[in-house]
Amino acid sequence: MTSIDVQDLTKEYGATRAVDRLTFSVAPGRVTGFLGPNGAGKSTTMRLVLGLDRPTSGTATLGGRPYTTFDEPLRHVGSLLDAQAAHGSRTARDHLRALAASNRIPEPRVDEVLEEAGLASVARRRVKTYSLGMRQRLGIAAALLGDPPVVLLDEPSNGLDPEGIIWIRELMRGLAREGRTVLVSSHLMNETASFADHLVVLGRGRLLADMPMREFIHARVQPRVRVRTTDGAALRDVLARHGYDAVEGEGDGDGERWIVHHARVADIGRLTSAAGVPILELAAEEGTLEQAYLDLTASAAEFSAQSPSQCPSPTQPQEA
Ligand SMILES: Nc1ncnc2c1ncn2[C@@H]1O[C@H](COP(=O)(O)OP(=O)(O)OP(=O)(O)O)[C@@H](O)[C@H]1O
Repeated sequence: MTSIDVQDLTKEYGATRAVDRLTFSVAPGRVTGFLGPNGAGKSTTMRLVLGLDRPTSGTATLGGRPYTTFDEPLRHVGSLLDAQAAHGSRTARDHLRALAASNRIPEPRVDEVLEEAGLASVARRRVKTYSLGMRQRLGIAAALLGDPPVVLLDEPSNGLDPEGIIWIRELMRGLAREGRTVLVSSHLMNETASFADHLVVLGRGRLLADMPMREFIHARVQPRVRVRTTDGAALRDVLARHGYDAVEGEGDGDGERWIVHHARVADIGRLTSAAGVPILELAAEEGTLEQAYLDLTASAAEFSAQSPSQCPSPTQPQEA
């Protein structure tokens, strides 16, 4: 089992500190979503892990080894950083055959990954004739070529059609189920929520969060309960008596819609039933990853205006 370990990693480009004393590990057997605003340092971190750039200080290793020590790196780690990386005048198949040859990967594997990426029927076309989505699929095929235990994907669904987005999600889930280590950056929160088990969040090159996705959401977004009733006044009274804050929502159709903050369905159901309040609908409104992420990045932006000594610990979730 191979983990990615980033230890006290710093990268400066002139006066810009793209990655700032970053420490985290990416564990096998789960998909880790890599999040952060534009310029947060995600791509730079991935480039440092892949030996494409040298750190100013600190280390990034795969199973304890720096990437540059692997003779046949594609057998150890597959990556998609830039879908434009393939040579346009080559066919997709030739592109993969060249990669396979330089990493001593058996040639039949080329056709396997072309098939898996849905490119078998266009494999003999030149890459310059490919659409963005097709190039993205080719990049993913290249990442899978060496059957690596570690996969790093930077915005993998970029340019993919809806079917492609489902395919990449299932692929990543499958790789994690097989015990591989999967690190995936994305700006699409709904999509990240559909595949990630764990999150690493960066802001201005620093670690803002490193925790299971469910925990991240629950720490930052309070649960709410949606209620539809024919007697809003009775609902509000009984809830107010028990310390709940019920707010009238948008109404359409039968009954009045209410939102109860900081509440759980079972508690609200018990109270309204005991008080005889007529209920047409009662449902939990779970917090979304998007809400939790925006809450974190907004508070991180506030803290970054203060001196570091005034900042709460960046890895501790703040109360929403
Ligand atoms: N080669 C480079 N030369 C100079 N500055 C760079 C270079 N690469 C990245 N940077 C700077 O480092 C910072 C982090 O950039 P990076 O691309 O790692 O962020 P990111 O989180 O991947 O952003 P995005 O979500 O926009 O892809 C930015 O301020 C960027 O301008």
